[in-house]
Amino acid sequence: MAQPVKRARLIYNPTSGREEMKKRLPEILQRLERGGLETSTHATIGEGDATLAAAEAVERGFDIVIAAGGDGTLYEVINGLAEKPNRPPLGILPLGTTNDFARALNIPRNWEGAVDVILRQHARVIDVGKVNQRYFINIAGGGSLTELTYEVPSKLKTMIGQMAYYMKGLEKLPRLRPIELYIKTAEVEMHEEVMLFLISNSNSVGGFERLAPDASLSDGLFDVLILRKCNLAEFIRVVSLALRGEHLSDPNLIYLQTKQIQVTSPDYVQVNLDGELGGTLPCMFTNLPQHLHIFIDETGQSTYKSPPINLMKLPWKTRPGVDEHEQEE
Ligand SMILES: Nc1ncnc2c1ncn2[C@@H]1O[C@H](COP(=O)(O)OP(=O)(O)OP(=O)(O)O)[C@@H](O)[C@H]1O
Repeated sequence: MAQPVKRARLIYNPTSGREEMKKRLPEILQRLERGGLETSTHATIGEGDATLAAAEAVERGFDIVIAAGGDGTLYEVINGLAEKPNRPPLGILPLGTTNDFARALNIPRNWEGAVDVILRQHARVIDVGKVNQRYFINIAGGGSLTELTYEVPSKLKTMIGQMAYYMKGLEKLPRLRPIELYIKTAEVEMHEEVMLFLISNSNSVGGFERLAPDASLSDGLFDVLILRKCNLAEFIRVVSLALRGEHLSDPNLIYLQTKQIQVTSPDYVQVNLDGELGGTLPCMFTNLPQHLHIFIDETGQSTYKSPPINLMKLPWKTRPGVDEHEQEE
C-alpha cells in the first residue's frame, strides 16, 4: 500500500549565505517532491518572519518544518516551534554563512545531502534552552564582549562570506572589559568578575569543536563555561587551548553542568542566543529536555571541514539594525 504523502513547509531566507536558496529552490523542491514530501514554501522577508512562519506552519498542521538558511534562520524557526504543544519534526538545509548547529548534527553542507537527510526522516530528539520567552538550541552567552557586537551587513556577507566576520571582528579585539556576575544553580552560587559566560547545549560552537567536550544535545543539561577576569594575553591563551579542547583545566575557566541557571549582573549585559541578540540580563536559563525532533544524518558522516576560526565571531554576531548606520559613517 502506498505511504500517505507528508506535507512539509520549507521556510527559507533568500539572503542567507551566498543566496544559494534563490538558485537552488526549484531543484530542492523537485528532490523533496520526488522523495515523497509535498512541499510548500515561505520566503522570509526580514527579521522575525521565520518565527511567525514556523508558528503558522504548526497551526496549519504541516507534518514537517524545514529551515533553510543560516543559524539566524534556524534560531528564528526554533522560536516559532518551541512554544507549541504539538511540534512537528524539523529538517535543516544549512545554506547560511555559518551553520554551527548543522555541523554539530553532522548535517551535510551540500544541499543534495541535506535534502536526503530530511527524506530519510531519521529524527533525533534534542534539548532546547529557554531564556525568559526565547529559545536556543546551540549556545547562549554574554559578557563585556557584547560591546564588540557587530553587524555584518547581509549584502557584504553574501559577497565575501566568512571574510566579512573577520574584518568586523578583529578590528575590535582590544576592547575587552570584565563584567560582574551573580550565578545561581541548584548546585552552586557564585559572584565573579568575568569576561564572558557561555551556556552550551552542543559541543561544537563557532568552529570550536571541543568547546564543551561532555555536552550532549539530549542529556537535559547545559554545559556552562565562565571565563574569569583576565588580560588579553590570558584570554588569547584560553581561546587557543579551547581550539584543542584543552581549556577546561585552565584556572581562569569555571566549568559546570546544570539543568537551570540564573545569571544576574549590576552591569548592562546583552545576551546572545545562538548568535542572535536575545535581550539583556537578568536571565533564567532553563533546559527543556528532549523538546524537539530534528532530522539528522544517522550515518554520522560529517561532510564539514572546520572553517577557520574567528575569535570574535563567538558568540557575538549580529546586532540588528546597526549596519545601515555603520555604512553611513
Ligand atoms: N529577506 C530578508 N532580507 C534580509 N534579511 C533577512 C531576510 N529574511 C530573513 N532575514 C534575516 O537574516 C538574518 C540572517 O540570516 P541567516 O542566519 O539565515 O543567514 P546568514 O546571513 O548567512 O548568516 P548566519 O548563517 O551567519 O546566521 C536572519 O536572522 C533574519 O532575521
